[in-house]
Amino acid sequence: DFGSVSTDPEKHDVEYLTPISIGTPPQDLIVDFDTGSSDLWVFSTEMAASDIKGQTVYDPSNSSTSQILQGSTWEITYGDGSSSSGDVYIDTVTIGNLTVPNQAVEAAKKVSSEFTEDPNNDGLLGLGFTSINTVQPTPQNTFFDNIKESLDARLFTADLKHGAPGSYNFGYIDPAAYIGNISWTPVDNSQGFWGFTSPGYAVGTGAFRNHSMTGIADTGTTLLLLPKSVVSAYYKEIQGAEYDSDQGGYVFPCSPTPPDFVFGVNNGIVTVPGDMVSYAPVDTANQNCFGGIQRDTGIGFSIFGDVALKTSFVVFDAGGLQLGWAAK
Ligand SMILES: NCc1ccc(-c2ccco2)nc1
Repeated sequence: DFGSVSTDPEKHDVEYLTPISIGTPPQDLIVDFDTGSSDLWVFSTEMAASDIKGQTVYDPSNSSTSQILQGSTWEITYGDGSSSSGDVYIDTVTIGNLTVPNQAVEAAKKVSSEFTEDPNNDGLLGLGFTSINTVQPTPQNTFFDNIKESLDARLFTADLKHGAPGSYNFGYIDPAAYIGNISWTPVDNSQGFWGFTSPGYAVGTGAFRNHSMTGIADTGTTLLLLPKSVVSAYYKEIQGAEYDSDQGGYVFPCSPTPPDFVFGVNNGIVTVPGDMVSYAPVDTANQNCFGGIQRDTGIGFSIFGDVALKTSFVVFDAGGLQLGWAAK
């Protein structure tokens, strides 16, 4: 078995939103697939109306196949400080043509303002490892964990694009989706993430610098967050770039286009084109841009978020416990 679903970027590629169906008859919601977490939670009819501003909500009482998971609750806080919590139903969930009949669907009772103020995002679908699922007293499987035995290959791929629809495929590697070879690197899932270590980096056409960067492949984080020393080495090459504490990161003149950023994956490399490093203008005159590469200070590891992932075709291989990166 295998499947595919389209994923669309919000403005500035801040997040990628993907359609799923829950319940009988199917309720269609659009959620953020997040390889950096492992809860499938959705806006629901159990929330206060004041916390809902445009989102589509899951109504378990309108699904003939929903069953409350008695006594179970969940609560999650993300790296950006956003959070949500609620209770749990078992119901049928379909992604593309793939269906899990007994998927734990975490219905929100509360969400933080960041989610309320994000009208197009109806929830998150975690694609991390089940070990960090927050349901108590018994952690619940992710959609991928529930479906993976029935897939032709125990993997999914992320093909995120800059300002254009991309796709998540389950159970197969589409040879038409990438060019050249896939660079494979082992995954450390001991913290529940798709963790790996990059051997180093280069700035523009400069020499490759050996510098281990241990981090996670995280579709649910917008930017590429790296060690302070690597980030300052990069921005040193951009005329007028500076760390702006008001903006909370490096800002630089939107033109000329900044240099490419290259990072290693095993004995291969991934190139973030300079025009993808300019994340978004910080002023209406569009003179200065907020950088897509920023410090990972305080996190404890680097985060290879959408700015890194959208340059590549990325294979999340649970069977081989490895990540594959290819150009496209
Ligand atoms: N890395 C997980 C994650 C994903 C989305 C969000 C989010 C906040 C507001 C809208 O979306 N926060 C954290």
